[in-house]
Amino acid sequence: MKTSRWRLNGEDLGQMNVADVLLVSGRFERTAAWLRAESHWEDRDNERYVDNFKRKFADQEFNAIKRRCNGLQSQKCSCIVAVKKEEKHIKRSVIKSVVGTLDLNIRFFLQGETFPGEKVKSQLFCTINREGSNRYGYIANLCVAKSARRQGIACNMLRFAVESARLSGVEQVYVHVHRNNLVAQELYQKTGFEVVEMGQFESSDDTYLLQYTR
Ligand SMILES: CC(=O)SCCNC(=O)CCNC(=O)[C@H](O)C(C)(C)COP(=O)(O)OP(=O)(O)OC[C@H]1O[C@@H](n2cnc3c(N)ncnc32)[C@H](O)[C@@H]1OP(=O)(O)O
Repeated sequence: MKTSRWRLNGEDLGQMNVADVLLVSGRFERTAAWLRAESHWEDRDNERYVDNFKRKFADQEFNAIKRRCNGLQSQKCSCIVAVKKEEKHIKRSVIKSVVGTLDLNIRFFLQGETFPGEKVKSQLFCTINREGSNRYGYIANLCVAKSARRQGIACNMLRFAVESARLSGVEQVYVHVHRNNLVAQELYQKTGFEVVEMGQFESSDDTYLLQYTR
């Protein structure tokens, strides 16, 4: 495996033992949305009209990314994209260059909440405490192109997301993972996330909440 330097929007993030990729945010959202659609419909390629479904999913996801990243008052969202580095003499289309994507959200806990999605006594007017210490990072929509898996791309994107959250002054980073997604659970545990056992969650019984603990 080659080592290469990782960059975010031109900023050098250092040497990483991973395939040649760059990290960018604020670019390639359309391709990121398409990659998410491919991942959502993966292993269902034989279904009828699957291309139409993928196209519709990608359009909706693209609009959703734009909305999220345009910044709601209570959260900041970055769509992080891993892109294969350009090599001399090799021309790749954008769609083939984008190999991974995830969203990093910086959110505020609702009043009374200690974990994202924790069941709290509902108040008529639920307020958000906007103190800096009341924020957390939340990872979502992680996927890597099939052709680029098992090269450490997801692992490095996650480390990068945690580092970015810390640079924004946020120490706690969470993710929800489906109970049946053993590959994702293995990945998150390897990267330093552990299942949060405490509290009662609003989220369905189908998911685990994991927190970064290193
Ligand atoms: C919050 C969420 O978004 S959860 C949803 C996660 N996303 C998905 O399930 C979408 C479909 N799957 C994918 O896109 C990819 O398979 C991912 C994102 C889960 C993993 O991406 P990759 O870039 O292949 O992972 P990466 O190479 O960094 O793997 C790191 C470690 O995770 C584990 N892992 C990754 N893939 C596998 C696998 N197929 N089987 C077993 N363990 C695996 C291994 O421990 C691996 O380390 P190793 O290669 O040294 O053994």
